[in-house]
Amino acid sequence: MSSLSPSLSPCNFAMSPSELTSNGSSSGTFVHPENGFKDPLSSLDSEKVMMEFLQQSSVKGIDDHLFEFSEALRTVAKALRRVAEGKASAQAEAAEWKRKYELERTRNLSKEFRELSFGDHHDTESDRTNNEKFCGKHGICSQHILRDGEIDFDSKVFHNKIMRKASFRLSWGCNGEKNGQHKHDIVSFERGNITTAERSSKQISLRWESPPQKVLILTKPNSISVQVLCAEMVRWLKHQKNIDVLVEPRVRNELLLDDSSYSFVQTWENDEEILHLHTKVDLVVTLGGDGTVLWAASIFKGPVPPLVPFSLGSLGFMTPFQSEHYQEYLDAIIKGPISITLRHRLQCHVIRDAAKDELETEEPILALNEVTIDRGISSYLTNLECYCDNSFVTCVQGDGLILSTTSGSTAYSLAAGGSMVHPQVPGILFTPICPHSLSFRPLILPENVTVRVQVPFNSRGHAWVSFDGKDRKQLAAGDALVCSMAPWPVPTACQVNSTHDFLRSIHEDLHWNLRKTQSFDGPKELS
Ligand SMILES: NC(=O)c1ccc[n+]([C@@H]2O[C@H](COP(=O)([O-])OP(=O)(O)OC[C@H]3O[C@@H](n4cnc5c(N)ncnc54)[C@H](O)[C@@H]3O)[C@@H](O)[C@H]2O)c1
Ligand SMILES: Nc1ncnc2c1ncn2[C@@H]1O[C@H](COP(=O)(O)OP(=O)(O)OP(=O)(O)O)[C@@H](O)[C@H]1O
Repeated sequence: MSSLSPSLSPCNFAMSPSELTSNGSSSGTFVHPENGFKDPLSSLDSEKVMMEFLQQSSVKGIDDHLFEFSEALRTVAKALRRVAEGKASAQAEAAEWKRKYELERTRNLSKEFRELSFGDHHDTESDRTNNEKFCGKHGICSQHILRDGEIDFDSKVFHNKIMRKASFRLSWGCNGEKNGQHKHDIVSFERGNITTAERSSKQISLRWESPPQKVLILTKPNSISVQVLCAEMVRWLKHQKNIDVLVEPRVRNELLLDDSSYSFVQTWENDEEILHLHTKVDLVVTLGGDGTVLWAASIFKGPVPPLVPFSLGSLGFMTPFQSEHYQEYLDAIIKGPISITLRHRLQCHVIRDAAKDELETEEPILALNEVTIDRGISSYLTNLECYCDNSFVTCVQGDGLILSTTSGSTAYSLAAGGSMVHPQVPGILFTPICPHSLSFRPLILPENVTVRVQVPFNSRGHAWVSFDGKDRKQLAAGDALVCSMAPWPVPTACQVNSTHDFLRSIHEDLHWNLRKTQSFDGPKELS
């Protein structure tokens, strides 16, 4: 139905033109065709007139919508009669009722809503296509019609009618498939209320589906104690556990130099083989300090097998296993399950002369702790323009900038004033080194961003970039470094769990917040 027929009798009712709409849209204003209505509040005949109107309506077989409308009018008429009988409160009720009716009617006139509210809507193929178009692959759409406030008036107009919050959809801003991997939080979406349910920072547990068969042992060089332990561990793994052992060529030579019976130990001959190590190795064991864990991570340019770091260094933030108990630990790890910390890495590209149209990018470099851009041997302040997802962040003028993972937050970034961050918190730390500005405080950016650091053409000197303290490269004016989170984390085995191991390391290695407790004697509060 689009409008009231001019043949209908003029009726006496109290809707001002602005209170009713004429044609099912929320924009028009209802004006009776003959403009002949009286002030209904002054008339006792209004209900009678309404009845006539309804009779005519039903004779003409108007649709649901008009029926509802006429029902509404009947209720208005009732209210008006009560007004006429001098009940002042009824006047207020009528006004409130009309307001609610107007609101409800405007909402319900949308065809889509009407279908949904009467439960006769079924997802069509085109609905589904539209949903997908809107939400994208990673979108979440409202599953529920919201029944937040059913109104129960004495008229059946509101039967099965519902007040709704506006429906909406959530979708992830993915620039291409690659970024989909950053979707960690599962967002639950019931009745229009957004809550997060599953989180990435839960303790991860690794369970073997078949027993590990090959272990790679990586050792800190130039240490007799490490060499001795390595020889012992190789024998134990082979003869007690029947596990194949792989070591670096240097280590195999050292073993064979001592004892020719170590010929069963395997190694590789060229760099090409290193690229495929992750396909052969089930477990990596490191014997050394944090530097050896960084070394192990640097060997794997892609996926990394689970890593078991034994502590043989002065500090051991990432090495929770004591070497004296290696058999006990390895026994438990080979059996599984293992608690794992997924340590994220930064993936960095150096772009030479970024202003050129054809960009020459070098091989990506992965960093487990951090990438540092500093002034190197130059005595000038660095001048680094920083962008986050193409938005200007700031210009670093000082000794340099550290872009750190949360695993690296206890290393150089901490020394430069950055916060310590639990390794499972997803993020990139943006920490200046000796900034020549009092207001330059460290930042933590979300893990999904891409950070670009550029040496401007008007820079007085060159900058230098290094990755986990190694592989130094010069950045000339116009060169840039682009950094984002790599898709291949380093899964390190926990001694207890991620949080316990992190807290242990900041207590035992850093002596964090160690202070003598105040004695009981001394000044006391008066009670
Ligand atoms: N001023 C500083 O604190 C400073 C300066 C340069 C480099 N570093 C750190 O040294 C790292 C390279 O380590 P390396 O062993 O090859 O060099 P290294 O032998 O010079 O040792 C650096 C020290 O940093 C510690 N360390 C490394 N990673 C750590 C981490 N994630 N948390 C806490 N401590 C950590 C090591 O245990 C070691 O004591 C770099 O990634 C950088 O973070 C720190
Ligand atoms: N297999 C390896 N081959 C070459 N270099 C290595 C190897 N393992 C470790 N390194 C390097 O040796 C250095 C020292 O290693 P690491 O930090 O493990 O020992 P550490 O200095 O005794 O420990 P800590 O740093 O806790 O005092 C680091 O710079 C690291 O990169």
